[in-house]
Amino acid sequence: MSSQNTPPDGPENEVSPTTGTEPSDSTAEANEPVEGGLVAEVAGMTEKERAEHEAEVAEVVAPDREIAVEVGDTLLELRDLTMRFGGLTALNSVSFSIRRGEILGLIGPNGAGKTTCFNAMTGVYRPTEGQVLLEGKPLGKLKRFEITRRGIARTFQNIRLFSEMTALENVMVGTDARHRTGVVGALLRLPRHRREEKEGIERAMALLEFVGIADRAADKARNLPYGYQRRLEIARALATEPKLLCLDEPAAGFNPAEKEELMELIRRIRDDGYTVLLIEHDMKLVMGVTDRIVVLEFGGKIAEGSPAQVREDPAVIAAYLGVPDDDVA
Ligand SMILES: Nc1ncnc2c1ncn2[C@@H]1O[C@H](COP(=O)(O)OP(=O)(O)OP(=O)(O)O)[C@@H](O)[C@H]1O
Repeated sequence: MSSQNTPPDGPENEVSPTTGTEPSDSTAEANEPVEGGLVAEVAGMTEKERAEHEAEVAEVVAPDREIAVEVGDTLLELRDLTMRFGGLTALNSVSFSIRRGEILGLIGPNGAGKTTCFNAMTGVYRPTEGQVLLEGKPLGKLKRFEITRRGIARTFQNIRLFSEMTALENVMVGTDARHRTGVVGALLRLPRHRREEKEGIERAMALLEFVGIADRAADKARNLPYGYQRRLEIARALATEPKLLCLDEPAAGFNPAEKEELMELIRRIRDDGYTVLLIEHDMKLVMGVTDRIVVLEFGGKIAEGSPAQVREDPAVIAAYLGVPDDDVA
């Protein structure tokens, strides 16, 4: 195997998958009260106050993201992307586009090449052939943290969190990716660093509230229930202010009620102005939440279209023939 084809980083919880940075020492003790300007006592609010509060949270969650393309224009393009591992062709000249403001589903039977697509887009693998373009510019040989800075964030099939850090700190790792103060500025605690730090805490708290887990902000990630950990991963990815959010099987291990809540969250993320690429095995969820779907089989694209078109496509039906309903992506 060449160095280009190395698998994702080894031990989890060591290097931030979103920023590529080393985890810093945990400074806040678990269960210590956390201060965040936006996290108010929602319970005692009137309906009007609550609506205002939610609008304020949404504004912090989705700041001005300097996206060069208009809603509906191509945000990301995969052009003839091929990925080979030795003799195995995991992706074979795959091309498709993601439009700004849409939720695009990427589905296909096990081993079809979905995660390889994510890995090739986010710099984990370097494509053997072909290109990935973000806002028309090739990602080329950019490293993972550089791709994060350019605006692609992702979550992983197997949750990757800094388990000894609090939920808030995990999200702040994501916000750190956007900071402009250098190490010297941080060490000297220059005003800009202090301002960024304060903004980082406020934004991280708003994100935790947005994904519905602000009540556990001070808990260590490892002590959070599974569903909370999945939501925390999403909050951390959003903290990098991505133009494109890639979710790799976010509903894995969820019960039907949790899947419903996740669908609602994904819609809210899109409504906040993000673009979402979703790999998911649960067909009901994929059909219910996506605007368009791309279908892979054996590393090649076999269909693309609206959920209704894809559901009726003979090639897709053939690819899934005999696969139980719950296990079809
Ligand atoms: N690092 C690697 N080295 C060798 N082969 C790999 C590597 N990564 C993926 N593959 C192979 O590439 C093919 C596509 O795998 P990939 O994980 O992208 O499929 P997938 O559609 O995401 O599947 P699943 O739904 O099971 O997660 C598989 O045959 C897999 O074994």
